[in-house]
Amino acid sequence: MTTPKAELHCHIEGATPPALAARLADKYGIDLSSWLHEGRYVWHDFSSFIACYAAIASVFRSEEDFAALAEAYLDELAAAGAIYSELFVSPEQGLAAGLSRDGYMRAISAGIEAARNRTGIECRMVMIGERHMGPEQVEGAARYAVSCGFPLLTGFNMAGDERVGRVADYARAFDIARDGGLKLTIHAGEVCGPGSVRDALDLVRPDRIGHGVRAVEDPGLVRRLADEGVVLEVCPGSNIALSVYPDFRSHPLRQLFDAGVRVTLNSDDPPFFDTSLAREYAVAQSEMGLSAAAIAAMTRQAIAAAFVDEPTRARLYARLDG
Ligand SMILES: Nc1ncnc2[nH]cnc12
Ligand SMILES: [Zn+2]
Repeated sequence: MTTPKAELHCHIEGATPPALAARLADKYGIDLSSWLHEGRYVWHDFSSFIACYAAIASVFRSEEDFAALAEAYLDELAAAGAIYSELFVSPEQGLAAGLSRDGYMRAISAGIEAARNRTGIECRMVMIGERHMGPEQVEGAARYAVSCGFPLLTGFNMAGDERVGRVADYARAFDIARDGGLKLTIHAGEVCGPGSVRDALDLVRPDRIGHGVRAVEDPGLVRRLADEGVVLEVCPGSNIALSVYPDFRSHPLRQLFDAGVRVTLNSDDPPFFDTSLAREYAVAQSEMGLSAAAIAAMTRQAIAAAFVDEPTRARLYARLDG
């Protein structure tokens, strides 16, 4: 039997297989030659990754395209043993495609339902505001998130370029989301250091942090994360591909786990980083020195931190234990 898995951090457009991007580009007459070459995405640093990501996300043009993407990704996860997934969604991509935000959300919801009906995988959506688009856009995303009424949308997140602006500039967006009943997570401590994680904790008061790994540079902050029970959505393969760390052996996942920080395993944007959730699980054991029991504890942690209601969480635990 495959090891049960759960994922809290995957950007749905970032899960686009290169072959699908090529097929849609061909169908819609989009030139992707700067971003896709011989079946691989082309980028060389964080800024060009963000640009490549945007170019690939732009090949989706219909509700059917978005629905098929979500369904295919969740089918793949379920086949790898995943029982739960949180997908980061960006309704701005719907607008860019000439659809509405609602059309985009309807499409991803339909993909999720189809995958759940076939495989049993449970999934929730977390809405993304892109930091480099500025506070007004991120607040707009939060306002839409709290008013759109899609039942599978349970969280709000800020991704994008962590080097842009100050966390304080975005605190209002998170207040809007929290007041509207959404759970919160925020990308921090990925490209920027411990100060970014501290700002996120102090100014956003999130339920979880996306990445957060660079907190390891400040032992006092690591203690705080452990003491406060902050959950980190760790994405080792992404960190290595983006040169945050040179290799899996230098990655701080094990150090954070051993320090008592609540860590989970995630793939972020799998084909961009030559990874998959299954690979992250395999490498954590084979190259990062984590035991099968430690990895099982991370899966349990992901269920504990999932943005679901309590009956759903109980059902997920039952599947883990079953
Ligand atoms: N790893 C990442 N960091 C920030 N923003 C992102 N958007 C997609 N992937 C991202
Ligand atoms: Zn991410």
